Amino acid sequence: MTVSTPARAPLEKTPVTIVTGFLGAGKTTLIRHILENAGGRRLALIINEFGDVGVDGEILKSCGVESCPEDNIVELANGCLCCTVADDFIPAIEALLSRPARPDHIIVETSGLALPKPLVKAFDWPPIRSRLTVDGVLAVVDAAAVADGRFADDPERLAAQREEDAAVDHDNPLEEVYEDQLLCADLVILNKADLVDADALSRVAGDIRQAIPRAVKVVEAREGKVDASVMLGIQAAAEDDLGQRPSHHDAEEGHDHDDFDSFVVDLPPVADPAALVARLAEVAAAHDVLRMKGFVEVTGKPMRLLVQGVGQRFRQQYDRAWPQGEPRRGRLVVIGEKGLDRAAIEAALAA
Ligand SMILES: Nc1nc2c(ncn2[C@@H]2O[C@H](COP(=O)(O)OP(=O)(O)OP(=O)(O)O)[C@@H](O)[C@H]2O)c(=O)[nH]1
Repeated sequence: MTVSTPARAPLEKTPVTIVTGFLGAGKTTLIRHILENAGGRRLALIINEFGDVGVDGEILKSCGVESCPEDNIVELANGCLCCTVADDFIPAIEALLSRPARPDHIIVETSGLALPKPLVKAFDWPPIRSRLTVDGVLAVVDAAAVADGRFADDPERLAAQREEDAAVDHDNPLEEVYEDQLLCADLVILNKADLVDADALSRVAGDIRQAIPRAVKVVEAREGKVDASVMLGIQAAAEDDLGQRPSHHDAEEGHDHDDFDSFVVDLPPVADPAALVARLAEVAAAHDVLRMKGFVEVTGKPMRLLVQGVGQRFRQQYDRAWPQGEPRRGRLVVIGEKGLDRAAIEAALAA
């Protein structure tokens, strides 16, 4: 798959693609696909991740593709991009623009809990809009999670909560983040099509189209494999039509991530990775964990094991040798809704 690179005049604005999508939807997988099919474009990446283990940056740096050398990958681990736009994001993008070899296209991976709109707004600031434009906002959706009702209110759970407290607040924080991401999108990538049947897929696609008040294309994908020429070069100039991109947080100055908890668990070396993953899946089910990811040391193996969990669905692979001179340290980021029982999860994983 090749994409032709249009010649660019020196003063032309640099296009930026914002990749949004809930925790574990497949953003990093999709960006990796773009890097491998960049069609001669010189790319730069800004990656913002929740939790400080830096898994996404490691995965993308290990691609080693010519289109995006490691130096062009900037990781912003501090908090959520939507809340640190001025402090972190603007300086990072300024630094990329001042490189001797200016990137042809910049891709921003937001964290799975970030709202994209505050980020798009930053591109409307005069010093930024004169040099950059938001080529498009791509929203990656986990088709299986939506089909399972992950983002809809669970009526039974709500009724049980109401029985305990009649005044219970029924806002669903997952639904809010998911909807905000869809409402800001120029293109929706309905990923993980392999995990659902055709009926469920078309139902989810229909619901997404209904949820967005503009005509937005929805494309199905497996492993983020969408033609790069569909994802890059949309020319949406999203900063010019913020009014068309409603958000649950339009009335607020900022927003916080109090609805979610995240922490890092240290893991001792394991002898049996399959048993570990089975235990992780049990813990994820018992505590309704949204996302787990990190690196694990397997006894006797020179390579580290990359473990990724989205809900109770896990994947693991040896990704590369532990960096020389650094301690081998098994660490997993655990993310869930507020109230996650850290002590119980740590105890279960230490058992
Ligand atoms: N079955 C299936 N799994 C997928 C697909 N795309 C990605 N995955 C897996 O889903 C998990 C999460 O993928 P990522 O690309 O890391 O998702 P992400 O959106 O970057 O995750 P966060 O940055 O943590 O929010 C990984 O284990 C991927 O291998 C797909 O199309 N089908």
